[in-house]
Amino acid sequence: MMNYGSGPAPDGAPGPAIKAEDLAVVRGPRTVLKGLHFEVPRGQITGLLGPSGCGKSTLMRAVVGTQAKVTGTLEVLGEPAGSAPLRSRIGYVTQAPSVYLDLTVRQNLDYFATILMPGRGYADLRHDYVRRAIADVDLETHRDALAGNLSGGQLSRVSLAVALLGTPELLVLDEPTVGLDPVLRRDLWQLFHDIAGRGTTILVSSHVMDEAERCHRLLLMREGEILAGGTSRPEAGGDTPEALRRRMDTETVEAAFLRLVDEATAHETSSKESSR
Ligand SMILES: Nc1ncnc2c1ncn2[C@@H]1O[C@H](COP(=O)(O)OP(=O)(O)OP(=O)(O)O)[C@@H](O)[C@H]1O
Repeated sequence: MMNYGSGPAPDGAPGPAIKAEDLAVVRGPRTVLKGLHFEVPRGQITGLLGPSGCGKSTLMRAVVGTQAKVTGTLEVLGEPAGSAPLRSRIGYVTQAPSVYLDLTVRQNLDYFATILMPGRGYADLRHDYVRRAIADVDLETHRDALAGNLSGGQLSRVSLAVALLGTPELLVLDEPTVGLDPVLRRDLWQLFHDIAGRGTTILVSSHVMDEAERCHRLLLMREGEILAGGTSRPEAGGDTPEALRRRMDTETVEAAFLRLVDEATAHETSSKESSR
């Protein structure tokens, strides 16, 4: 592992987009994230995968700075997570579409663009950002449609367009394809690849393991811990889908994940027995 933070490396190359060391989060009575170590490289799509309740949303909220009771070190784009300069550099799409159903697509984007860049002096820039974001998500023909009349997939794309306003360096997408049909899922993933192709870093969560194959890098989670792709256990190895499959000697990432779960369960059982 390289030994620098997410600021520039000694050779001038940018460090990782996200770097976590001993990252922990307590929610209510539970420790939801248990001392995670990982890095997210810039300009790639990193998939955060794991079953429902394993802590994916909590991790994403920590990255965007909306999660309370975070301990450890978490650097995002070279700054401490949650710091003010990061606000305009990160786009975040939550699980529930965060758009106003009684506004049109364009009115929604105009509204969020005004929050991002208030003032008459920015009117032209806002106009450009809104036009480009609508084009990015391929909703030009629906720009005057009420959000409430859109399909689920179109609504997801409006949320994504809001996150794309201002051309963020990091996009954090919490289960953006949940509930979508296979064609829409494929189209959205194509869009993520187009966006990453322009240099944007994407951290995207899913509990659907076949989506892992569409990511450049993987962080596999279970019960608040990272099973693969983290930096604390380099022997846990390959964080590309291919390397993970090869290391676990499985056909699919899903089978690799299940094997890792079995190994972790066996390890926990033997630790408990030896401590008795
Ligand atoms: N306010 C809270 N108090 C206590 N526990 C909480 C609270 N909010 C969430 N949790 C617990 O934290 C754990 C992680 O939740 P989180 O939403 O991060 O999981 P997730 O992997 O994103 O799940 P999903 O895929 O279903 O969205 C869950 O077990 C959840 O029950």
